[in-house]
Amino acid sequence: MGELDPTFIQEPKHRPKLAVTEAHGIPQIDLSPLMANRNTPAVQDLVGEVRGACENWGFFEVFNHGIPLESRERLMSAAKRFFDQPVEEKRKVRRDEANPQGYYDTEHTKNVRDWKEVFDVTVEAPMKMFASHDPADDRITEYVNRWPPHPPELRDACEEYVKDVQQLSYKLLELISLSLNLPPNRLEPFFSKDQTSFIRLNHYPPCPAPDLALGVGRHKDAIALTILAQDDVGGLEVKRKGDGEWIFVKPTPNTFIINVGDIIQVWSNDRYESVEHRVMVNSTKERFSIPFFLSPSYYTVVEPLAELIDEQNPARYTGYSWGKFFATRKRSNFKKLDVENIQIYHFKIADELKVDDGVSQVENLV
Ligand SMILES: O=C(O)CCC(=O)C(=O)O
Ligand SMILES: [Fe+2]
Repeated sequence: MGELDPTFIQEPKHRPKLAVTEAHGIPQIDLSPLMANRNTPAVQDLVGEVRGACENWGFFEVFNHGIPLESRERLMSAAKRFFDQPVEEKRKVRRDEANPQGYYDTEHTKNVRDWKEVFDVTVEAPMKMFASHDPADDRITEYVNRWPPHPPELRDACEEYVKDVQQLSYKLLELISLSLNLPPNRLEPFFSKDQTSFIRLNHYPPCPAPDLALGVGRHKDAIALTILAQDDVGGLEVKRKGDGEWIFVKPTPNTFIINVGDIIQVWSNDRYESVEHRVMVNSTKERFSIPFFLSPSYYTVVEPLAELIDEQNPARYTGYSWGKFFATRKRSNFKKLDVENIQIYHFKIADELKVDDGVSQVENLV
């Protein structure tokens, strides 16, 4: 990506400390009890671990997750072959406002450019979405995946991986439902038809000034749940609840990083929180990561689940349309808007607004 032009430079208070804090990282959770009968004490312990991780961190790492290592490695190497091409080739599958799937290298988070390039692929193909952010406009559009001619295996590798990661997402939804004392299949129907989930291939090239720029600026994921595969380079940092310290997520081979997104925060009525994270870059090594962003249908109205609210715990959010939220965020990827981007705290019920001052809000969808 060459020189560091000023659009990449973070304000001093948001610059990374290159000496990283690794102590007591995010919880590591063994999913092997899920392979057996669901009613065993081991599964109950697992549900307890997931509850603790969601409450205390909003992030955790899973192993014995059931996804074949080959599936992930095949996609990582196809991604590398794709990004290795000259930029003119990659721009032939560039995303645009009408169909934001494909290649993109000018994403901004909070108006500062990210030191990365991405390639987005939807799970449903084509994927249905509202055509506009305007609440009065109910036209639907279809997003179509853009497949480059090179590398030829990219499409197959993406499609295979998506199948695997979707299965894992359903297991995680089950655990999260149980951890909120809900029936195991309570959340699945939001995703069983017309889900808007997608995977993103992220490439972070070596950066001449890793002390000034970030691969992705601080943000929270707007979707329900993220399942992230990262390579062995490292760079992801999570903002620790309580003291706000940035904690480095040390890469562990063949594990996935899971984080709660804004939608689970709202469904859980703030029992679980979508936590800020960011990505550091480095001057010598390129880095690859592949998040899967689990997202419901465009017609889902996101609101606190009825079972989790009562007189002592009134709903903290009014419902919002996921499709309109998504369309509004996508629009800001292409136009610099003067107004602040849409955020879940905009749907907070009145007296909560005093608590959340919106300081840690973001620009991008995820
Ligand atoms: O690359 C990573 O480790 C995380 C990327 C991320 O947070 C995102 O794409 O939303
Ligand atoms: Fe993220």
